[in-house]
Amino acid sequence: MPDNTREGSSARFVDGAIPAGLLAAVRSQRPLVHHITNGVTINDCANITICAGAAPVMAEAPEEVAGMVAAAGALVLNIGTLSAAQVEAMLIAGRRANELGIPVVLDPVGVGATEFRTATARKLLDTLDIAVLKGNAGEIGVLAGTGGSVRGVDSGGVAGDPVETARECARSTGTVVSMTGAVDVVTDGSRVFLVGNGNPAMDRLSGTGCMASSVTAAFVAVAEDYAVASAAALAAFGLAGEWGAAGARGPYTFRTALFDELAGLSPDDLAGHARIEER
Ligand SMILES: Nc1ncnc2c1ncn2[C@@H]1O[C@H](COP(=O)(O)OP(=O)(O)OP(=O)(O)O)[C@@H](O)[C@H]1O
Ligand SMILES: Cc1ncsc1CCO
Ligand SMILES: [Mg+2]
Repeated sequence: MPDNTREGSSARFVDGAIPAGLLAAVRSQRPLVHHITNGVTINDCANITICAGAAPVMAEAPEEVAGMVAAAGALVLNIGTLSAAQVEAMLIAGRRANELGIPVVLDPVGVGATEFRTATARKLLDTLDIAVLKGNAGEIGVLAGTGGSVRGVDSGGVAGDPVETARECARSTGTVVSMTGAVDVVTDGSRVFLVGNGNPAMDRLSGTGCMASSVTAAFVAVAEDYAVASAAALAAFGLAGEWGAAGARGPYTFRTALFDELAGLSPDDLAGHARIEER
C-alpha cells in the first residue's frame, strides 16, 4: 500500500470471515439489482452481477422504473452516457427506492468533465438518499469540492490526500464513499477501510469501475453496514482481478478471466485472501 494511506495509522485487518459471510449471503439470497446505466458497459454490468451471485435487470423507461425498483434489493444509478430522459428515470426510481428503504448506489461517471454531468450528480445527491457513492479518485475529488481532475471518464487524481478527500466527500454528501484506485478507500466519514486487492490490468479495461458499482450493489443489498459491504465487494472484485490477471495474455483474455474468477470465487477464497484494513 502507498505510504500516503499508511501514514500515522493504527491499521488492523478486517477478519476475512466478514466479507466471506457477505459473499455467501449474496449467493444464497440472489438479490435483484436494478440498473439505470450507460450503454458502453451495460452488458458487462449485467454479467458481473450474475458472477457475483446476484440477478441484474436493466430498465430505464420512466414509465416502468418505479415498478421495477420495487422488486429490487438495490438500485445502481450510473451517469456514464446520460440523457435528460435518463435523469428523469433516475429521479423516479431513486425516490421510490428511498420510500421502500432500498439502497441506492450512485456511480458519477465523468463528473467534472461537463456541466451536465456535474449538475446531474449534484441533483441526484441533493434529491435522493444515496447509500454509496462509488467513483474513481478524480470523480470523488470533484464532488468533495476539494479538487479532482477528470478527462472524459478517466481520473486525473485528487488535489490533496486521498483518504481525507474521501472522508470530506462522505461528510459533505452524507453517503458512504467508495473511491477506487490501486488502493480503494471506503469511508462513512469516520471509519476508513483500505482495500488492497486488485491488479493494474483492471485499469486498462473500460468498465471495471461500472462493474465495481454493480458488485457493490449486490453486496449492499444483503447488508446493513454499507461501508463494510462496499469494502467487501471491492475485495471480492479485486481478488478476481488478481487471479484473472495471472494467466491473461492481454486486456481481452483478462476480461474473460475476470468474470470467470468472480463466478468461481468461494467465500473461503475471500476469507483467506481479502485484504481490507481498517484505520
Ligand atoms: N492500479 C490498480 N491496481 C489494482 N486495482 C486497480 C488499479 N486500478 C484500478 N483498480 C481496480 O479496478 C476497479 C475500477 O477502478 P477504477 O478506479 O479504475 O475505476 P474507473 O476509472 O471508474 O473505471 P472505468 O471508468 O474504466 O469504468 C476497482 O475495483 C479498483 O480497485
Ligand atoms: C468509456 C465510457 N464513456 C462513457 S461511460 C464509459 C464506460 C466506462 O466508464
Ligand atoms: Mg479506470
